Amino acid sequence: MKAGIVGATGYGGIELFRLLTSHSQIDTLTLYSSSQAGEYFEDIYNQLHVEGKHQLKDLNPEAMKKDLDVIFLATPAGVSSNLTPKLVGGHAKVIDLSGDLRLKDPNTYEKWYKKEPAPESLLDQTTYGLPEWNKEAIEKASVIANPGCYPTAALLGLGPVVEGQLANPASIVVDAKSGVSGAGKNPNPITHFAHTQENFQIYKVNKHQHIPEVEQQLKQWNPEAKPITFSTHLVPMTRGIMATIYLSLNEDFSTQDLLDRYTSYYESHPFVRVREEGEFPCTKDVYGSNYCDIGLTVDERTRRVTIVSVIDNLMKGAASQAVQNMNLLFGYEEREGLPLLPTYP
Ligand SMILES: NC(=O)C1=CN([C@@H]2O[C@H](COP(=O)(O)OP(=O)(O)OC[C@H]3O[C@@H](n4cnc5c(N)ncnc54)[C@H](OP(=O)(O)O)[C@@H]3O)[C@@H](O)[C@H]2O)C=CC1
Ligand SMILES: CC(=O)N[C@@H](CCC(=O)OP(=O)(O)O)C(=O)O
Repeated sequence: MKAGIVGATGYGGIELFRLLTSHSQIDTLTLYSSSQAGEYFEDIYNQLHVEGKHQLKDLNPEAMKKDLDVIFLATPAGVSSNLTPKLVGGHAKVIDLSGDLRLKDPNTYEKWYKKEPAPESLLDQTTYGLPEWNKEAIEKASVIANPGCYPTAALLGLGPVVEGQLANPASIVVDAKSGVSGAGKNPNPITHFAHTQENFQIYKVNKHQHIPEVEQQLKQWNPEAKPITFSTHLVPMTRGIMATIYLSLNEDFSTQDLLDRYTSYYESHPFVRVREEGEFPCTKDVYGSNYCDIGLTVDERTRRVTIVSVIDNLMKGAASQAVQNMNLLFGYEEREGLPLLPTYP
């Protein structure tokens, strides 16, 4: 199979390169760059040189949609909304890692991303690629919107309790923290080492672009879903997201009752691991892997549940989830090409 990566020189693109070069079904990998075409990927990232070299190509949508089987877009917001319309309607399937195609309502996109939305017809034909909840639609799709990093952690943690209508929809609070690679490869004053190291900061308070993405999926699960409180923090580490979720339950469930529901739902989903009572995951448990690890407990005094969900933002939050989606799109084994063990320590 022939795959292409647009934005290959960015953090998400590099992880895609790492995964796709060892994927048994990929014969040819073409890398595209808007700023470094002509250069060799392995000359920029010497540590990624195995055999042969990949020359970065200029984008040529007409040829790409004809010659490639799958195209990954690992580009900043605002690129895919323009580019994807030129890539669809041919042979290639498209998997977009940016936020451009995730929100079904173009006005919502414009409001939260402050950018021109993608054409509505494209949004209509795009499938939200959260494999644990949308597998059948993904298998039939031609354009996939890969979920955002925070939404992946939050939604996998919320799914069983919201879809099961067990939570008071107005009570949901998501308190999320991310490593700095979530902000991409270009540093800015907020992500600069001197500012981030030994620091802990909240950002985009009540304005984060992932809020409508989470709410859109919650509404799918429960039409009574309400706006959520969703806070994001930058942690002085390279990778990892921890979403700590608080909500009130409608009924008296014990921790074990809820864990049984989570375990039973995720039993057939190899990349979600639910901890036993009293155990909570940390970000190193999933480092470099496609896992989402979940732990939870019910506070019998407050009747609130605390759910902890961790992922690697560049993996399950971006590149490896995109490869999981590719596996489903093309009928490969869901785990093909994905590391089955995290990197530790
Ligand atoms: N980092 C993360 O943890 C996550 C990121 N995402 C999303 O995935 C996408 C990629 O993120 P990430 O890899 O971190 O970002 P980076 O900033 O690290 O890389 C983005 C790449 O996109 C390319 N690019 C920039 N402008 C353009 C353009 N106008 N046209 C085509 N290509 C362009 C650049 O490569 P070149 O100059 O070579 O073209 C750049 O290397 C973003 O939309 C991000 O929000 C989603 C989930 C998690
Ligand atoms: C740490 C950090 O800055 N993370 C980024 C994640 C951006 C991202 O993944 O954006 P889209 O999913 O919308 O493309 C942020 O919070 O904006």
